[in-house]
Amino acid sequence: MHLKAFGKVNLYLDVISRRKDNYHNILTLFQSINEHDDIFIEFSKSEIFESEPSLNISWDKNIIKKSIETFKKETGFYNFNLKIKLIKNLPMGGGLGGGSADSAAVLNFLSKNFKISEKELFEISFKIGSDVPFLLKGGTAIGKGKGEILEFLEPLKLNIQIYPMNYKIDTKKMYEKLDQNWESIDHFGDPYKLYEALKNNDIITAKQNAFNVFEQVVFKEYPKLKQKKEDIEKDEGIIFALMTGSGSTLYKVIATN
Ligand SMILES: C[C@@](CO)(OP(=O)(O)O)[C@H](O)COP(=O)(O)OP(=O)(O)OC[C@H]1O[C@@H](n2ccc(N)nc2=O)[C@H](O)[C@@H]1O
Ligand SMILES: Nc1ncnc2c1ncn2[C@@H]1O[C@H](COP(=O)(O)OP(=O)(O)O)[C@@H](O)[C@H]1O
Repeated sequence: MHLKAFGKVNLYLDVISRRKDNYHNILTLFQSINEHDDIFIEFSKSEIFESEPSLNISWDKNIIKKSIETFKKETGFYNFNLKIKLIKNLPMGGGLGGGSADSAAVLNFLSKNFKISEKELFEISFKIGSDVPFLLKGGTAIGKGKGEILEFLEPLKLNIQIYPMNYKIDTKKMYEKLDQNWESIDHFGDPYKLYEALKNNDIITAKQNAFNVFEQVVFKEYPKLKQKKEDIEKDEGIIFALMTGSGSTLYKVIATN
């Protein structure tokens, strides 16, 4: 079975507050993108995993393995093994939810095979990662909480071009940097206004509301990213350019008509 694990960008991303569980409450506008990993998966006598290219992480550290083990533990369906071949196209640590997309694709495969309800699968997903609940379904959604409170909207049809920047950025570290600089962090824009503006091709309002709070800490550490974003913003027919997630991938939204 060939699964496509679609990535995501954050058209809007703000961090609202730090939680007692050391996660953060976010406000985001998630948007699926066409770029995806390819996963070839089948049940087999023993557990086999290979990836192209190599991920340089051990199998037990792979989010796919974590997803399989969590699925087994939460559902009680232990008695199976999977043979998986991952073709990794989404840049790792790139802010495109690449690992989370792989997790969501495998969870969807397992839930169909073991007839697990959508609700139960959702509960499993956010034990694995904050982006996984959205990526189970994909499309366009407002995300709150850790990313598990989702308000799915009519999917936006956007022309998005991504610019992988090949800096692998640690998400946890960037959240910590936000905490350390909290007093000086600006928050602006509105994901609901941004959604309406993109739906109505209102370019001015879209530009005013596109926002990613992580740019204020990531661009300090990686000034080349700031420079590249400013270069992209000069492109013809652009609505806006932004970094996605905790970085490092940049993207632009291009006007379609
Ligand atoms: C920043 C965002 C924006 O969509 O995406 P990416 O840049 O990773 O794609 C997400 O919040 C990342 O979600 P995800 O990549 O699944 O992070 P997780 O594995 O759940 O958590 C990694 C670490 O990030 C921090 N974390 C994550 C999510 C969140 N709402 N608050 C946090 O503080 C925690 O320190 C956690 O240990
Ligand atoms: N299947 C996987 N694909 C990508 N990264 C993975 C995977 N399994 C574990 N990881 C680890 O998770 C980290 C974050 O992965 P990824 O989801 O690609 O980042 P981001 O959330 O920034 O898009 C990677 O740097 C890697 O160390």
